[in-house]
Amino acid sequence: MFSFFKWFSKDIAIDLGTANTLVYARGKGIVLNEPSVVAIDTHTGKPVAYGHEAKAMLGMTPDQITAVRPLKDGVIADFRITEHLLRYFIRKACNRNFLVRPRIIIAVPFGITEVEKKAVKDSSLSVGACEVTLVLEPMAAAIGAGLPVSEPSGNMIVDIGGGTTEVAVISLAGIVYSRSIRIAGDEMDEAIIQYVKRKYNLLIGLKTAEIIKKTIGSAYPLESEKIVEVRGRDLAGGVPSVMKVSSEEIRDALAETVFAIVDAIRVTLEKTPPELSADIIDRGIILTGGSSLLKNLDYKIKEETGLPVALADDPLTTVALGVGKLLTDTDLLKKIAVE
Ligand SMILES: Nc1ncnc2c1ncn2[C@@H]1O[C@H](COP(=O)(O)OP(=O)(O)OP(=O)(O)O)[C@@H](O)[C@H]1O
Repeated sequence: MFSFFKWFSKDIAIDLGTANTLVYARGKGIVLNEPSVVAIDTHTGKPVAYGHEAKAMLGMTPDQITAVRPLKDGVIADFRITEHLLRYFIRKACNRNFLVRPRIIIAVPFGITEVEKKAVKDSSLSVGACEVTLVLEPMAAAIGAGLPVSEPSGNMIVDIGGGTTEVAVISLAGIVYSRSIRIAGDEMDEAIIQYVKRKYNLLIGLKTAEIIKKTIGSAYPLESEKIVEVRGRDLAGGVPSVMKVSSEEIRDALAETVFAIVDAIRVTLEKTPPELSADIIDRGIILTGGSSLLKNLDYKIKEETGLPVALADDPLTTVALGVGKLLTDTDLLKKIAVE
């Protein structure tokens, strides 16, 4: 029978991340890439801005508006606002055409609960999807990084995002072992805020901390160390103040977080079946996720594990490319879809 909806349907794949959400449209590639942030009017409870526009409001909003990230530590902290966010992304990807009912594949964190799975599915269906399939982020990341996930060989992928670090060993289209810790980029930003507060009595915002991390943050000594000016509020005098902070200091601030990430990798290696370990010795570890871009983190992991370590081509888009590939590989999608 001729299906009206099928005829109009426009398949999309979504990487629903703690920090960023990306949408991949079939035949087009990545069409949206925006922060997972919603600005809410606290009087009416209604959203007033999404994505880039809402992120620009973080820490700068008047009392009546609050900018929130509905996903925290890799899980859904606020279902209602997550639904608003999904609606925004799905509608925008479909050019706000209400007749379009896409088939959607969504990458979700490995540690997602049954209730959260249902919430993501229900939200997507309620905003117009005709079918929703969930896949796990580490698997999508491995596919996006071009690893031979269906082969009987061990592949290790480490996805270091905003809220979570997920370490997974994949073989025969299954996750053989995975470890997920709620420590990643957000924790690094928080560590920088605490360090600057403790050492300089200077209060800085999350956005400033993230900029410091991206410009001079590192996990291992840099060839040439750097210094940046940091602006914030002096906690003693209560006035705006400027301080100079070095890359060595920021490395100190990040040391604990980096240690936790390395430790998660080490524990996963210890739990990996020996046959697959042998493959990992040959193939090494693939890093992905935005926080894998922390300077010299690959080098640090290589030194600590003694294994070859490589960064995926574009760590911020690997998961989206992986779910995007699944739009046209239904056989693989069937094997890896989560119930
Ligand atoms: N050059 C960089 N150096 C260090 N960190 C970076 C860099 N670029 C981006 N990041 C960090 O990467 C994180 C976002 O990564 P990504 O978009 O992969 O996360 P996500 O998929 O939204 O999160 P999750 O996987 O936890 O759900 C942020 O914490 C951001 O600050």
